[in-house]
Amino acid sequence: MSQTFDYDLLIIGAGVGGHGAALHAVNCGLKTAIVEAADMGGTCVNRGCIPSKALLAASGRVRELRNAHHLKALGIQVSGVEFEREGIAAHANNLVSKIRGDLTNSLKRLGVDIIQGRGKVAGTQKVSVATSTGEKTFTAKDIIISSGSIPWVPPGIEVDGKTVFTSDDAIKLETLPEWIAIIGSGYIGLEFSDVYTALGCEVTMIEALDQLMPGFDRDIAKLAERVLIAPRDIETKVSTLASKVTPGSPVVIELSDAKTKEVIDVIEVDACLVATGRIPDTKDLGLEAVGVETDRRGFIPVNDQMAVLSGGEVVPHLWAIGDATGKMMLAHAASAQGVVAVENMCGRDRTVDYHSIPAAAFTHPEISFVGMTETAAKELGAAEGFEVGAVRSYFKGNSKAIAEGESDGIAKVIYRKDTGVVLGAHIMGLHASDLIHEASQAIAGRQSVNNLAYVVHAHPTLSEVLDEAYKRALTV
Ligand SMILES: Cc1cc2nc3c(=O)[nH]c(=O)nc-3n(C[C@H](O)[C@H](O)[C@H](O)COP(=O)(O)OP(=O)(O)OC[C@H]3O[C@@H](n4cnc5c(N)ncnc54)[C@H](O)[C@@H]3O)c2cc1C
Ligand SMILES: NC(=O)c1ccc[n+]([C@@H]2O[C@H](COP(=O)([O-])OP(=O)(O)OC[C@H]3O[C@@H](n4cnc5c(N)ncnc54)[C@H](O)[C@@H]3O)[C@@H](O)[C@H]2O)c1
Repeated sequence: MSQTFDYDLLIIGAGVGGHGAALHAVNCGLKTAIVEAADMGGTCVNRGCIPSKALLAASGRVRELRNAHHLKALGIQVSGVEFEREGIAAHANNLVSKIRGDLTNSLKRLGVDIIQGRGKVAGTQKVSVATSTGEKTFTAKDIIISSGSIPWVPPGIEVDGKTVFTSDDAIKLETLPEWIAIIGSGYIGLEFSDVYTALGCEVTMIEALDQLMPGFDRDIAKLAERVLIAPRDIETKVSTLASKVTPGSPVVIELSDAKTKEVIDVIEVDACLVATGRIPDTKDLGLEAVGVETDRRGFIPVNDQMAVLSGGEVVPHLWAIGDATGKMMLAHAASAQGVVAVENMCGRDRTVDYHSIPAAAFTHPEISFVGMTETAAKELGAAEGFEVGAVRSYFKGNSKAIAEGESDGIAKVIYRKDTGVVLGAHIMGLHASDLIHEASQAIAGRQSVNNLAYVVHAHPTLSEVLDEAYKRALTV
């Protein structure tokens, strides 16, 4: 006799990963429940993508309207552009409420049970939830863990949430400090430096590695430094560790040489944003009940189908997705992983094609990429015996970008010289976060520049930047 369960699928964590998995599960006819300990929507909706993009949108508008030189070139004069910090903060906050409500309603509408409380794996196909009315236990044929991540604060840095804070507090925009130090030049450091400088703050950016934006393709990072850092009120310190940060007024930051660890300077600033990466939120999930150990950094080990592994073996009926797995800490990757987990639990073999998942930093102008950097592609080429080509095209040669008065930018396409297959694409420029999807599609379909160069693009459009790059690859 087949065993009966309370649910076909129970998901721990209602962030974008859990939400994406739930929607797909309902589509597949699974009776689904989702457990959330805090706010529906998780990091992305409440403290991440959504409020940060609202701040970037409003502050970007301020930057544009205050750029008299740029506007004059378009024949426009605007005087006395004012903004209210509270108004911008309210815009972000209202957007969060709206998207959180929409997300919650979408689940309710589809009949997904929402269980408020902290969930824990209590055994095979069993979850216990600490709710406000006591502990409850549910059985489910399959369980997905999507517990997400939290900011990582390096040792020596004390956070008080007021003068020294992580992005969790920065998105509230409670103050606009005259001088703010930002520790880390990754996504968060870069996006918040865009917000703060647009709103008149002076920024000191501290990066432990020997170059800014170490995760980005070198050409893009160099251009980003020229366009997003150098002309703005940003002082940068690379190869520098923020080894000790003490909150207060002023905030005192001890800076050390990243290699020798010797103290090299002490600075006093009005505030400090700690943007030094994120760690998985995987404590107290009851993983030991099913013999699962997280890796050294706390990530849950999974295979390509998103099944949880114990000692390299699949743990039946247990899946993990999103930031908790550390595969690719992006919202759309989390929800794509959720879809893949559901497909596999329904008996259809599917894996995530990380190579074709794009990423973007929503600075002004934006940066986006998909696939490999030129360096990584060349390493692979050397190992596998193929040559790598790299072509660049420029926004300053694109009619639409010039018409917009936004011609700072570059598109770079990396491909195999033998087959023409696209390996990576990197764009910095107006609407780069939208433009990248054409390259993602090309990578997903393993397409060649030899064919892509003949696909007709509308004129005049920003998309012609990629078209131009593909065409250049033909002649190289
Ligand atoms: C400032 C900032 C900006 C960002 N901007 C972008 C962006 O523009 N684009 C992008 O793609 N990504 C962005 N990200 C990253 C994105 O937010 C994450 O990749 C995404 O939220 C991961 O989704 P998730 O479902 O894995 O986890 P989360 O969104 O972290 O959700 C996990 C949920 O699980 C809940 N939970 C944890 N443990 C339990 C438990 N035991 N029981 C019940 N519930 C539990 C948590 O309360 C949380 O709600 C940004 C992140 C930050 C911090
Ligand atoms: N637009 C987006 O998609 C977006 C936006 C924001 C955040 N995110 C996600 O959130 C995650 C976290 O972002 P993040 O910017 O915090 O991390 P990150 O990993 O992108 O960058 C952290 C940077 O901090 C530096 N660093 C670490 N410790 C330091 C120290 N003590 N002193 C000086 N520098 C130090 C690191 O070298 C690194 O360059 C990202 O991995 C990303 O997945 C995405």
